[in-house]
Amino acid sequence: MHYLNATTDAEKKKTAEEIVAGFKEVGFIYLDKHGVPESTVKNAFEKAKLAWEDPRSNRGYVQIGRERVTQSADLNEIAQLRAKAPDFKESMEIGRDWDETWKNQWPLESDVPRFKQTMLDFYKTCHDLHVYVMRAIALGLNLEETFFDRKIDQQCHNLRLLSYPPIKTSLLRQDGQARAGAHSDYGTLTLLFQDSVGGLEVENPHTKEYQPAPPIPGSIVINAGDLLARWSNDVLRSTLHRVVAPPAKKVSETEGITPARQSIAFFCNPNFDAEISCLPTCSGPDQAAKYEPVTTEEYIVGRLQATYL
Ligand SMILES: O=C(O)CCC(=O)C(=O)O
Ligand SMILES: [Fe+2]
Repeated sequence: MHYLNATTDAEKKKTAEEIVAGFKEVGFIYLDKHGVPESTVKNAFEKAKLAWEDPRSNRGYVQIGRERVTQSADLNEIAQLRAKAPDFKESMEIGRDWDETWKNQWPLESDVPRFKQTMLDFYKTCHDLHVYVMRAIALGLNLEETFFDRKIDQQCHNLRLLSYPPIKTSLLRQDGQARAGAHSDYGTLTLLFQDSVGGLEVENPHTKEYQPAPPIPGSIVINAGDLLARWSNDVLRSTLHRVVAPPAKKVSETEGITPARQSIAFFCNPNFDAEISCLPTCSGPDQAAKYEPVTTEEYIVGRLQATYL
């Protein structure tokens, strides 16, 4: 995908159309030539690792067993699922640092030096990439390239550092168990950075079979979330995905242990007060708008309440 360094309008439009085709057909794309230096990603992973290794630094933290991502909106069902098959993972959440209501909980600088600055820089890098990809989506949907700009400029995103501890593979392969259960994401786009362990699987929307989405060095996995699907009248897909045991390697097979895995998910959202109503090019005489307008805040708060009860 060459959107960022396209030199002609025709090249830009072609890439924009490829990106949109990916979100229409699968809901997931691999983006390369994205302009995010490899050293930036590597550095964010290293700082996250230091924080995971330092028990004092676990602030803003969701412990193993607290969350079970699911599509269910039934509160009893979610509680039962969480008791029976919690996700085998832990996470740290970072929001926009100037938010007065939702304050970030930073580890002490002396505990994890440069953690805070690294994550703030990474947050901005991801925000900028979100703007570019949304511009490509606008072009690919025959909207003005800057259609989304003013609706996504307040950085209402969530940077989530994920750590999946080593786990007995036999446990992970039991029915219904996973590092992260099948779910779709809530917002516009998720930028997903993963280490080399693997295990991410994406549901093929046509066959309903899960297919591995292995890490490809230098590429970022990007998936559309439910709010973007809604915004686009389901022209773009928000696809189910999960994290399970990666394909067995010899060493993990003999030891029976699936190694630790680290990933970083950047969940992008429109501005909280943006009104999400059917995009002008996504409805027409034979394609009625399916959803009522909703603000980002109404939508996301509703989804989070269902997840954390
Ligand atoms: O860790 C991963 O690769 C995926 C995580 C994920 O899908 C999520 O946190 O929403
Ligand atoms: Fe996800």
